Amino acid sequence: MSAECYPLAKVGGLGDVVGSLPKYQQELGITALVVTPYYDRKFTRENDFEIVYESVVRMGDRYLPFQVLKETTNKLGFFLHTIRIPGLLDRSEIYSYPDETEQFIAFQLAFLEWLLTFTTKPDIIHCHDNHTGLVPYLLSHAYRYRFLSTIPSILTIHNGQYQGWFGWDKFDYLPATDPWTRGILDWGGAINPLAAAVKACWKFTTVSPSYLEELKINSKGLETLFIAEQRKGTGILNGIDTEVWNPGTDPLIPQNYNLDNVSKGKQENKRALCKEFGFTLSKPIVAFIGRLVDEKGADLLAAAIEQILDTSKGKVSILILGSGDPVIEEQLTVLKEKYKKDYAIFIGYDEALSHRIYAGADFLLMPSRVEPCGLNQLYALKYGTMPIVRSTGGLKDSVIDISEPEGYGICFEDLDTDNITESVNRAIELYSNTGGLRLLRKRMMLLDFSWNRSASQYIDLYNSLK
Ligand SMILES: Nc1ncnc2c1ncn2[C@@H]1O[C@H](COP(=O)(O)OP(=O)(O)O[C@H]2O[C@H](CO)[C@@H](O)[C@H](O)[C@H]2O)[C@@H](O)[C@H]1O
Repeated sequence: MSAECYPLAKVGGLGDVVGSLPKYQQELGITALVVTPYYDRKFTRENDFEIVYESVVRMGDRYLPFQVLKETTNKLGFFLHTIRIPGLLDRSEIYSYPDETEQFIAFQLAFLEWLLTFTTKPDIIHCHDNHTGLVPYLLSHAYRYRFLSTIPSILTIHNGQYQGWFGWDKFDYLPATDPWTRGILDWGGAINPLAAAVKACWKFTTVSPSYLEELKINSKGLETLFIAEQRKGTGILNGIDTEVWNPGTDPLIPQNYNLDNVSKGKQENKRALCKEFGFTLSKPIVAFIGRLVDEKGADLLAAAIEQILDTSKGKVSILILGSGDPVIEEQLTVLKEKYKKDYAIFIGYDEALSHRIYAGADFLLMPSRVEPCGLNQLYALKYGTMPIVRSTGGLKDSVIDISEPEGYGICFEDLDTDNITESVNRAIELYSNTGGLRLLRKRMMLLDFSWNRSASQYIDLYNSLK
């Protein structure tokens, strides 16, 4: 269960993972059903869905008719189901509606109603992030779902910063539960779906081993919970979908390439990118792709870019693709006036452009404050684009600095503008060593961060609960 699943609905990495992990799990022999809310988006409009179940679900004093719609061709490599509730789960955006709490509660309740009708119960229910976090609690403690209480539930935490809090005034939306269990829902006086899931699930995972440790130190108030529940946790590094993210076959990039022709291939993609953004081909391109929020270190980008472009004296081009905090968007947009030739920004979400950047840029900057796993650095590596990362969470687990014998990235520890600038300067210096960079690109492309590595770890976890 998840709020996002690529290509139906993606805001960030959650969509990528839920749109690819099940496909690789199916290849390993398990049957994977994905359930998301229904969205009025391109994918739902352009593909056929059939109604496999319809009923009415009660949420407080509201009775909500719902349908479960299944994508008919199974072309994604797994069985995609969406839950449609007219007026609540049939909108175009994924998050940020004022009644988001009601939307995700209704999604979870409708899912459980549907589950009650299964003749064969699933072996595992795998929940992703806070939007599905009430399910482990309701499975174990709601009278109505007692018949389902033996189904093991797993929670995967993609981002512990978002917890889905809402007030106890909405408690009546939930079906009746044992009164003594209500404390499971609470954290700091509010109903906290992420905390409830950590407490009620059978096992939880984080999307990298380092992030599992970091949650005990920095998790927006849940630190003591993660310490108390640590025995239930496992860190499994995300994989990438190499059928989608593969420079050899990617239909979204101007020139396909592989290990044998990486230099020429990247050069052609870079040429196209330079043309698109008015950059000079001979200079290295350092790119940033992602949500423009503090968590990604985006609040420091404007100051760092000024420092880099003022001190490097025309030796580098910087390209930003992202959207998010309006203040950060504004800070980054105004820089365009000052650095016309060496700086460009696209505010918005553009999947195809992200592919062109992974292929055409030389370096990908990720100055994250918090990074549970990070997929961008894994995509960059696959495309022979060197990541420049702050060593935290999954970035620490997946990128080794070039000063190490087996290194293939540029890493820094403390997050400040000086360290970002210094790291970009290291990149500029490396770029002038053409032979060295060519070898490192091959080393990056040979790394295996595919789901072949990680999907089986989830299956081992499932098996441990049987
Ligand atoms: N403007 C834009 N246009 C086009 N594409 C864009 C874009 N902004 C972001 N993307 C894409 O969105 C994805 C971002 O993935 P990440 O894993 O880096 O971050 P996110 O913080 O969303 O995910 C959370 O969940 C994932 C999955 O577990 C964790 O890896 C991560 O650390 C955690 O914060 C990538 O596919 C990237 O290319």
